[in-house]
Formats: sequence, structure tokens, C-alpha cells
Amino acid sequence: MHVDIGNALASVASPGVSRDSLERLDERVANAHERIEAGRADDEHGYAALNLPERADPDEIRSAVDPVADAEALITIGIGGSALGAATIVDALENEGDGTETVFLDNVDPEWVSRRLEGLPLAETAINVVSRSGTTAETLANFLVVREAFESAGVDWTERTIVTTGEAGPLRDLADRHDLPSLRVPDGVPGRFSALSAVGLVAAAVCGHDLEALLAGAQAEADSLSGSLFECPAYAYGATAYALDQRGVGTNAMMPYAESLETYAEWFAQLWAESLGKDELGQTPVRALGVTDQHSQLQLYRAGPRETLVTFVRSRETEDRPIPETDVDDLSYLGDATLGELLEAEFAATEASLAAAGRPNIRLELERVDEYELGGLLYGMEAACVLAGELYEVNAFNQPAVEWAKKATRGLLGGGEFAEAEAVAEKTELRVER
Ligand SMILES: O=P(O)(O)OC[C@H]1O[C@H](O)[C@H](O)[C@@H](O)[C@@H]1O
Repeated sequence: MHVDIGNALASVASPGVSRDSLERLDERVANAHERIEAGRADDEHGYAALNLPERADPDEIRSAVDPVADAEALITIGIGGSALGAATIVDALENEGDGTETVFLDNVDPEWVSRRLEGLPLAETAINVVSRSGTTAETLANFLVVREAFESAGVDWTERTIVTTGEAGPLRDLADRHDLPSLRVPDGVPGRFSALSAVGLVAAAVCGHDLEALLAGAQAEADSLSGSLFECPAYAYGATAYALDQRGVGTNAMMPYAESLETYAEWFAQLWAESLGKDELGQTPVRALGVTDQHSQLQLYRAGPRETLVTFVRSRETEDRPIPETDVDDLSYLGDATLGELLEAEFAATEASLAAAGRPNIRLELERVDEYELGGLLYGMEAACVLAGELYEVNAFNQPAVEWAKKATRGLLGGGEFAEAEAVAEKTELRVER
């Protein structure tokens, strides 16, 4: 992963950060790096995630998925960190996979769940259930629904299911009871930092992706972590995003110029929001997509409040396709171009348009979208986020605000006492009806 923070510097963008201020911040980056390295050395909660490239075991994962390796379709059941890493990998690498159809069930919208299951060849479909805690209501409910669908179709789901969960919990009990192949979410690895463990790699393995290359790309990024943001792309990104936020740039629009990376922006949004949104601090992630959002969100980022960092992700190499010639004069400028050239021109024009308007933007560059580069991108953003957590002085590895809603949901379903949820429900006094 390469990072170009040029357009976030004050010389071209306002509000931006000056090189001087980044140099001053670098001392804090050095201290944060020391803290991160100490955490990694002791496999401390959260920091342990940055050791996954050397700890994950591709052979163990491949042998767990072996019974369903030839599946025509794969249903992954999980939510948040237990779905987005796997979805990012299989969506990004779809063109390189073995053609396995992938379905992700995270939401519990009944109509949507039913539509996703329709038409799947269940006898040839594998089930990948993922929950770190093993208690998440959405995941367990969807698993029960999928099991029943298999049973109704006369397919033995126990022959087609792989479970990835923590050491104990209801999902672990269920896996033991039915003797299902199961993998562990490694200790000390929060869900949103677990893409490079079995949590993200089971789906990648079923789809035939190169796990070693994913981990090697991540390891290369790990090897580049150093005590200076000027020498480490991941820290350059995390420190600059933090520094911009200190100057009022409270929104971070992640805008890959590759359709294959649309899900990556969703993964990034969870990582950035859940890790840094603490103690009234943090930077709001927005999911954007180039070129599509040039025709919607860009107006706001160039002319709205000066509070948004746009993070571009660009792949240097892409497949290309010529634009056919036409005899319409006004369209002749397209005739000699390819779709790839048009994409590149649109990217360059958007980057220039933000810079010209003094709006900070950062460019992340991949050589191409493949296993190695993707592993590096995921690891790099995780490291950037851990660094930002140190700079904000927040615990990047918990999510107490999300836990509140989880408990409230159980309370409202009668699965536990949770008086606060009732109090909130009672406060809904203003209704406007047609
Ligand atoms: O993996 P699970 O325990 O099922 O958790 C799934 C998700 O649940 C919560 O919403 C947490 O805030 C997320 O960080 C987590 O990724």
C-alpha cells in the first residue's frame, strides 16, 4: 500500500495540516508505536490483531473447509466484524475466485433474508457461521432460519456447516453438540480487526483464494511499521487523519475508485467508527464510491462545510475495455479512450477539483486488486486505526455503546432485564402522522 498525503498538507489545502505540525506529531507517533509494539509482544487484547499475519494458519483453515471446498454457493452468517472482513475479501477478489456464489446474511430483514435464500442449490451450498461472542442475536436467528431451510429441503446441514467462534458460548455449544468442524476466533482479536483470521479467511478459502498471499501482503505492511509517520504508510494515514480531525475535519469519506472495493469502504466504516468513536471523540466515516459518488456526494465535499477528508483508493493496474467509436461528433472524445482511461481521468479530475478548492484528500494506492495488495490494505488500515486510537487516547478495542443496544434488544424481546431501553421507548412522545 502506498499513501500520498500531499493534498492534506496546508500548502495546497485548507484546512490541512502543515508538514511542521506533522513533524511535531511524529514524537507522539514514536511513543504510540512503542506502545503498540509492547502490546503486540505481549499479545494484549486488540494489539494481538496486528500479529495475525504470522499467527493465522492457512492449513488449519483449508482442512476445516475441505468437506465443502467444492460448494457451488456459500452462505456466510455473521454481522459487523464477523461478516465485513470476509465480504470485503470475496467481493474484492470475485474475478479471481473459483466462481462460488456468495451470500452474506447479516441483516435480519425477513423479506431480504427470504430473497437471499431463494434459488440457492442447498444440496451444493456451504454454511459459514461466524460470531466471536457466539451470542449475537442476528447471527443465531439467521442460522436457525438457514438450518430450517436446509431441513425443509431434505439437506443435512450438519454436513455442510463450518463454525468460527470463541472458546465458549452458545454457538460453540451448538458446534460441539452436532460435531461440526469449527475454528477459533483468536484470543485478543476484536471482531473488526479479525479479517485476517479464520473469521475472514474461511469464506476466502471456500472461494479458492490464496490465503498465503493475503497474509504475505499483510506481513509486508506489518514489517513497515516504524516509529515515524514519514517512514510508514499506515501511520502516515492514521496520523494525518487524526491531525485533520484536530483541525475540524470530522468526517472521513472513504472513496475507492474500484467497484470491487465497495464493500471495503463498509468494512472501513465499522473499523473507524467503532474503534475511535469514544469519549465524544472520533471521525465519522462515510462510504463513497468513485466514480458513482462524483455525481452525488462530491458537491458536498467540494462546496459544503470544510469538514471532510476524502480518502481515495486507487488501483494502478486494472482490466480494461475499449469504448466503441461513434459517428456522433460530440462523443468523439470518447472514441479513442478506454473505460479504464475514463476512470483514471475521472479520478484525477476529482482529486484535482478537491485540491483546487482547498479540500484535504489522501490517496491510497494499490498495485492492483489481488490477494497480496488487499491483505496489505486491510492490515494497513487496522494499524492506522490502532495508531489513531493511541493519538486520541481512547480504547480502540471496545464498543460499549454498541453493547448497550445489544442488551436493550434482548431486554425488549424478553431475553433479559434492561430498564433503560424501556425508559427510552417511553420518551417517544412526539408523533406526527398523516
Ligand atoms: O462476532 P460477534 O460476537 O457476533 O459480534 C458481531 C458484532 O457485534 C457487535 O455489534 C459489535 O459491536 C461488533 O464489533 C461485532 O463485530
